[in-house]
Amino acid sequence: SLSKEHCNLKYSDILPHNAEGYPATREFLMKVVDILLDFVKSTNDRNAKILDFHHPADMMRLLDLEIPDTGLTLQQLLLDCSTTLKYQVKTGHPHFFNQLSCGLDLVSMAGEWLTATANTNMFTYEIAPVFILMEHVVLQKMRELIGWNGGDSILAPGGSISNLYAFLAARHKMFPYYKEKGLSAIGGQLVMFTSDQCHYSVKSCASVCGLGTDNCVMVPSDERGRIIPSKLEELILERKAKGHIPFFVNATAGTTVIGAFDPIPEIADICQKYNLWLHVDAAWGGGLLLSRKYRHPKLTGIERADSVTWNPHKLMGALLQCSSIHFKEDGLLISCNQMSAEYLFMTDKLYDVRYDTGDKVIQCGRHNDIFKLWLQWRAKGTEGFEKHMDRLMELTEYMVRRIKQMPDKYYLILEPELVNVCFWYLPTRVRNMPHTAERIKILGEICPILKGRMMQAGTLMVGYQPDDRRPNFFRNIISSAAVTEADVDFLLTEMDRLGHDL
Ligand SMILES: O=C(O)c1cc(=O)cc(C(=O)O)o1
Repeated sequence: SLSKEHCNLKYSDILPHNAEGYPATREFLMKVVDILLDFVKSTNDRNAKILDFHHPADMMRLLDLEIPDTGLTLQQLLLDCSTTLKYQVKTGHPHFFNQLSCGLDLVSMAGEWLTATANTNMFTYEIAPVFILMEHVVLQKMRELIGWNGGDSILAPGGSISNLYAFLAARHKMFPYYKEKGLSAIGGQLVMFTSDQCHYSVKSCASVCGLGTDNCVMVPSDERGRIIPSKLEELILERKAKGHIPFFVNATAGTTVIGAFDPIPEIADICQKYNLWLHVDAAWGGGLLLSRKYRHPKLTGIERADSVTWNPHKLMGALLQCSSIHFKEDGLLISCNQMSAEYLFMTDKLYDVRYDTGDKVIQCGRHNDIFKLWLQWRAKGTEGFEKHMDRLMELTEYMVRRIKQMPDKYYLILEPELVNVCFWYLPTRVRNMPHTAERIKILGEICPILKGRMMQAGTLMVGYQPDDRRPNFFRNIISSAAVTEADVDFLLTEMDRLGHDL
């Protein structure tokens, strides 16, 4: 807590309201840092709980969230900070396997602290000169890793918006007059294609951009979750026969649930044949571009795409959020979205206004998501990222080996292509049952119960979900740099401890 002389101070006693307030300001901020460092320490403490679960009504009673009429003391604000983190899920904990984005990279976090302190907007070079140039350098490096020279990119607020920017640029490329004349000027029903395993944000482009989801054709995938190219071509021809206008195909590089990679070369051939835009949603699998060992064949042909989504906040472990969208053709993004607001994007500035990025997107205000990635890349080097990717894949292979050594307790659903390990946990009572539809039904029913026990115990978090081929199953994600083989062993032991009697 704050020193006696400062413990009753309020925000009006610190900078900028009190010009003499630097000592109190410094003490308050250093105390906040202490609270954050305690959280970092317990996030990395395997004996600390990942979460202290309470149902919403109970959680409300534990928290004091009321909005006061008069301001509270700085001391109370410190208490508020501690309480907030006390009930926050530690997504950086070595036993948190729940989402695609997890881990707590501390250099990236330090970058985020600086980002908050700089508190600037990314729409013009004028107020973010260093960060704009960093974006320029980092995004160019990422385009080189995709296999392009030139082109253009930008950071977007998440993979869904990155995919949307690709859709908008594709439509603009094919129908440039749409921008002024609207949908009626297109003179036909646009149709987009994607696999039935793709991220739902692809389908939402169809509703957001006026196609209607009926015109986002979900192409069947094979049993490994990969789009079936012959089906794609069949469905394109079917729509053309109806006089529709196919214009956009999404290939997924790393599907959300099972981590499948669509075969890009075959899809690129079809796009070439019918003059369709090829977008690769590599939000999840893009990180493997950094690994010479794993980039091929999963991402072979990605350089043939017209646009690529790649989220460093996923496999690369940059802090949330950090999502990038890349275009092979330079100039498309600005021509698609430019509105030339003269109060931001004056053309008579003293510097080269091509460095003003705001008019490339539909956002106006854009958060600085680049610094935490740039700083992390400075810390790891490209080779450090490659080691990170290879390590994640190695740990996944270790987990698969361990699961196969316990066929009585775990059933591996399919060999992973990425770090998504999909399996069922087998409680004692089903271990002698044949693996029939009846047993699978039971296994699906226990997932939410076992997950509930994990959260009540606070010792483990592994995600589960159904898909179009089977009821609930566990999907384990290893994308945190904190995870070791011992953590994988803990996961397998802990699930059995919590679930054997289900
Ligand atoms: O960035 C993430 O952590 C993320 C994004 C998703 O769309 C879906 C998931 C997920 O299914 O874990 O994670």
